[in-house]
Amino acid sequence: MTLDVQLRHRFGAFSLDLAFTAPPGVTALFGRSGAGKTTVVNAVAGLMRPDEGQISLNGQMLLNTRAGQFTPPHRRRIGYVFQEPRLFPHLSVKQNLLYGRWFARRRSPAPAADFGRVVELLGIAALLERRPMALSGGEKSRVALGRAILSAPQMLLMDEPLAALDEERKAGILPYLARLRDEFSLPILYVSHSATELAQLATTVVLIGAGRVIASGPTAEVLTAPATATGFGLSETAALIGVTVEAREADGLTRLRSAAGPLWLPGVEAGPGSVLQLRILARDVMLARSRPEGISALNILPVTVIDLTGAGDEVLVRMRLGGEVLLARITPRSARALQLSPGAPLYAVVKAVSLAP
Ligand SMILES: Nc1ncnc2c1ncn2[C@@H]1O[C@H](COP(=O)(O)OP(=O)(O)OP(=O)(O)O)[C@@H](O)[C@H]1O
Repeated sequence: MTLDVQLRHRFGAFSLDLAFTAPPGVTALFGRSGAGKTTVVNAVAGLMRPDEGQISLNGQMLLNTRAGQFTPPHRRRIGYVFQEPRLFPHLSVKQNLLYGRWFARRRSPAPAADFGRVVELLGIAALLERRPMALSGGEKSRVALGRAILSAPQMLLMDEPLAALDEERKAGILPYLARLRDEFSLPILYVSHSATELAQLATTVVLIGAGRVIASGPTAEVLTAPATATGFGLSETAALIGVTVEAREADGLTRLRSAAGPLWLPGVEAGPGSVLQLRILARDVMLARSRPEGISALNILPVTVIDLTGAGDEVLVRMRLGGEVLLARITPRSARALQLSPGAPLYAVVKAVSLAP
């Protein structure tokens, strides 16, 4: 199940000219305001006709301007989740969900996802008899997700589905989205401004700037590509590093094995042998030419400089950590003082780490 998009369109001075493929899993469209994300989403949904383009979903053409073909939105079998969950206020949660399924029966012979399974995955069993008015923002979002999945879509479009929620509620919903991603083999096109969401959810990232694709590919690669990491509004520039859980130690810290050596982290619930991804913000990494001693930081890893890129009054240092890439943001003065250049061996002092589920 794959979405292929190729588009050209002009709105006055703004021109869009891009192509990308969204495999199963979450493909995040990421970019500054005005970059063209919503235009792409609208073209995929069939809400606008681009000047030129081809869009196919699982090999089935939805748009081919050369052949004069345009499948109208209601025949595209796409489920939507918007910023504001648009639930029917006069229907109960259950009726809202069943509406999705009724809609599915009308438009496709394919069986919809199992009602009970979706309710369980989204943790909304206790809400079924309530009206939307009596739900919290996060609960509404979960119901809207359920309704979209139950409409038996061939893909999901999510345009900043969590933007209306506070950080705590967002964090509460991300695991449900991840479960949907893993349970249903659907491409999910996900527009987001948040690097945190992207790191937690996206399997593929398409970075858009001024109507063009700046970078695209697996999330960990795009997040650490120079074009992405420097000066692109990614204040949350971070690397994703794969680790394996080794053991819980007597003081409660868990020892993790990375390609460059051990790391210790509190609050890890996964058992020995589990493979996890760590998200390490560039601003949480300090650099040293020799292994620092007598400091409180536990996590110090040997790395090698790949390259340095100037980003305003900061320098972004990309470093090889085993087979992966670690990032650090430092001042130009520190870069000079450390005499950094490609190939230089260094120690990265990691001040904080979070788990990317
Ligand atoms: N109907 C329209 N007519 C003219 N210009 C438009 C139209 N729709 C979008 N544009 C312009 O196209 C560009 C891309 O807009 P788009 O909404 O796709 O960006 P975006 O990346 O989704 O931005 P945001 O993150 O702010 O939602 C902008 O410069 C916008 O002003």
